[in-house]
Amino acid sequence: MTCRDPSPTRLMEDNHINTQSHSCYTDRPAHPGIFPTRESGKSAHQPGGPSVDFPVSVVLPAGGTGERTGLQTPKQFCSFLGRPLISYTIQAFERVSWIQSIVVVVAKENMDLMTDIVQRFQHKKVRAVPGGSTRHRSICNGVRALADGEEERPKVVIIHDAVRPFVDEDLLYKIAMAAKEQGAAGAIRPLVSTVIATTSEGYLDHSLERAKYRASEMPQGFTYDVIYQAYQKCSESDFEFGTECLHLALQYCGTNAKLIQGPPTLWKVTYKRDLAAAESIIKETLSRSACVVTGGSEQAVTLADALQKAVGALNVELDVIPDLMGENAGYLLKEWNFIQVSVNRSCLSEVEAVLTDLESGNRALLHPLVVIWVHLSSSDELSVSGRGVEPAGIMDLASAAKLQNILLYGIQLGQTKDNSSQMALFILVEMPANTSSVSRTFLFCFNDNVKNSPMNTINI
Ligand SMILES: Nc1ccn([C@@H]2O[C@H](COP(=O)(O)OP(=O)(O)OP(=O)(O)O)[C@@H](O)[C@H]2O)c(=O)n1
Ligand SMILES: O=C(CO)[C@H](O)[C@H](O)COP(=O)(O)O
Repeated sequence: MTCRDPSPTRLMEDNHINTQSHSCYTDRPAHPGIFPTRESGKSAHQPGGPSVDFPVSVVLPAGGTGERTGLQTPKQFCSFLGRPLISYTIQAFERVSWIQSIVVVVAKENMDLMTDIVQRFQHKKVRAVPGGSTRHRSICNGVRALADGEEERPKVVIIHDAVRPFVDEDLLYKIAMAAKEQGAAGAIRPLVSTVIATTSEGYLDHSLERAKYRASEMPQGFTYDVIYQAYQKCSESDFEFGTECLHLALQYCGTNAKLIQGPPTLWKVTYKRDLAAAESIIKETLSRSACVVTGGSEQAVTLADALQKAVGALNVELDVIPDLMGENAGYLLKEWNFIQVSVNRSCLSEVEAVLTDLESGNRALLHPLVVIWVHLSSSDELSVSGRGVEPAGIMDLASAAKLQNILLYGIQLGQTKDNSSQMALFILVEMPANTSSVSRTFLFCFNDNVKNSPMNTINI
């Protein structure tokens, strides 16, 4: 993470949260069970399934100073892997096809910075407007700006704190549909602590029955008319001290919001430690899939099959393709990790071609990409130089790729003479200097005949 302050301590591995899995939607407290929870295993919005046939726009309040982090840089502008937090949040909305536009509300002094972020990270649906002195004032500015935009006035407005970067399409879909139906809808989470009321002298007055209450989170959705009217009618005190848009809809429009339980990853980055948590989730997400390019050779396909079996037990997806030509070129856009398996002597040209494609597509603009070149060499090849292909070539390539934010690693696997089916790891060429900024795990499954060691995990 990059801010004008020392980095927070990295979180322990077991604090990592799986942003894809929704198995935690229904964690405690469940009693007394009056709150709806997510139906297990069912996705409301399957790709190709029901879509949204009314205009939906988004307001992302990002006009705060992030006082509670204790950092100089407002948290929404702190960078992870070279990209500010706000850009991750924007991307989460931008990739949802049925969202027509996004208004980001920022403090006047940060308008230029925001414009620069929109350009640098090629955000397409975004417009920045100036914020207000409180969160409600900022949101209100955003809602009003939606009426002045060039696009169709939205039927539904989704409001989401810019500092909650992990929101998925499934939940957005449910919020949008419920908001259209009901006038307002919001995400909730079970409380982790009991809420108590204190006396003015600092003693316990009473405590609330935790199971009856929920934490109100974001996103929240409203029909445009409801949220617009709520802000038209609310008091100065609401603007100054209020923290809940759903409350304004209820108080000023008589709209009872539909409540929908969301995943734990909806939490708001509030303290410095939350920035560390966000960073580790971002990094973990990058590691969960890879594409193996086999070149079509029998040996490479065998290796890829073994890899695929091995990753089956892990939460990793592995696509195996012969090349990146034609329709397979789409993998260049989809994946962040490539394993290029080569068997012939002039194999560097294959990995060079992958690098050229990735570079020309500006693919490593947002995150570093990892490319692992695996050279399967024969015993003949090894016997000539003793080491197989000269490492200098791959090191030169890796140095050039590093400048483009692509981390290239080289691994050479050779068949030993005493056991023709056994493979051994010979060299690991070039560890790029900024390796520590990305933590990715790749699993290499060597031939099953390798004694006592059918699998080896390489942590990068
Ligand atoms: N005048 C404000 C204050 C807050 N926000 C935004 O509202 C969201 C949630 O608010 P919060 O977590 O309280 O952010 P800050 O106000 O920046 O944090 P702090 O209270 O610690 O200063 C953030 O995206 C924040 O940028 C805003 O748009 N305008
Ligand atoms: O959860 C929320 C609304 O339900 C808001 O994110 C929360 O109220 C913002 O409050 P604060 O600005 O004090 O962090």
